[in-house]
Amino acid sequence: MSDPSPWAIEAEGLGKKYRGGWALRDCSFRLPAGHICALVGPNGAGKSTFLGTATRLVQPTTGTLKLFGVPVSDPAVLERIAFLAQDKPLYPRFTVAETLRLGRELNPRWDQALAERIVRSGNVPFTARIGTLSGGQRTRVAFALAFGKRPELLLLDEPMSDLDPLARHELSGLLMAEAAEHGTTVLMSSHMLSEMEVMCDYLLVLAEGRLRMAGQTEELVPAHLLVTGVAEGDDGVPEELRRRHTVIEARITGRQFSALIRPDGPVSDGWETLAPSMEEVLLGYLRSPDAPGLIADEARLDGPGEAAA
Ligand SMILES: Nc1ncnc2c1ncn2[C@@H]1O[C@H](COP(=O)(O)OP(=O)(O)OP(=O)(O)O)[C@@H](O)[C@H]1O
Repeated sequence: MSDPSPWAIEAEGLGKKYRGGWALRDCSFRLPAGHICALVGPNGAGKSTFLGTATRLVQPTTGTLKLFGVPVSDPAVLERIAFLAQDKPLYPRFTVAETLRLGRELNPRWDQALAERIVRSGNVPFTARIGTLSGGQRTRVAFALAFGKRPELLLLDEPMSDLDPLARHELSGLLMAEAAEHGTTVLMSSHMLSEMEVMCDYLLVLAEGRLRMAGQTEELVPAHLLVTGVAEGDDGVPEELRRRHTVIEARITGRQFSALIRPDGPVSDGWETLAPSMEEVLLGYLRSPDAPGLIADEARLDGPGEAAA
């Protein structure tokens, strides 16, 4: 268990083609261990497909994927990961207690106390059958199974979508505390951008199957500015702005333009600038799938630290 690889995930040229076309295409990045990473993208962007390749449910058409330096094709990898699928598949005829017992018997590092705590704090009866639980209660049991496994990498596909706000708050707090205490790497797909902003310190953005952004939020978000000013030129966006900087998204309202840019130097005094939130940056990229992507050096396969990997 003393794998020296500092990278929880390394994807190289990863792609998946279905009859309808590419769900994931030429996806190359690495995720350093110990981060809580948001996997963001519009519907159909390829998020579940990527998570499927990491859990061996989806066989890639191209490329390779390693978890902690071990090819995902090696069954030994399965012990180190837990996956909470979007539809939270559980046996409906099992009781909650039987479900946790299954978790205990299947997983050598099982933490029964933690799994029970998660179930108990939602007042879910241990004697209830899974099939009789509400959607949110089932999600809580699925969380208990995933956490109880004490994985090194926790993969979550839209985990919070059917939880009420209190349960979301509680389980996201638990997720952050567990990750901090045990150094667990978390990769979580979600459409809830403001929640991701609070929880995540790493970002992967997919659009139309391609990787658009990857890196630490504290590096990616400050690389952007919101700029507003008087509209000019053919489409309202000043020529100088386009020439000097990378414009991700621009909008015209009356005689004003507002733009999300990646500045390539000082921005003209004639315009107002504001630091965007993570949500504003993500929305800009999600609305502009053709804008130039941004992969931080650290997230590149040939980035710094490669010699140590
Ligand atoms: N088993 C499959 N067979 C054929 N096409 C598929 C299959 N699974 C996914 N796709 C297609 O691949 C693309 C990516 O789907 P995927 O489920 O990975 O997107 P997603 O980002 O998870 O979307 P959402 O946010 O809606 O869950 C979509 O166009 C989808 O229709």
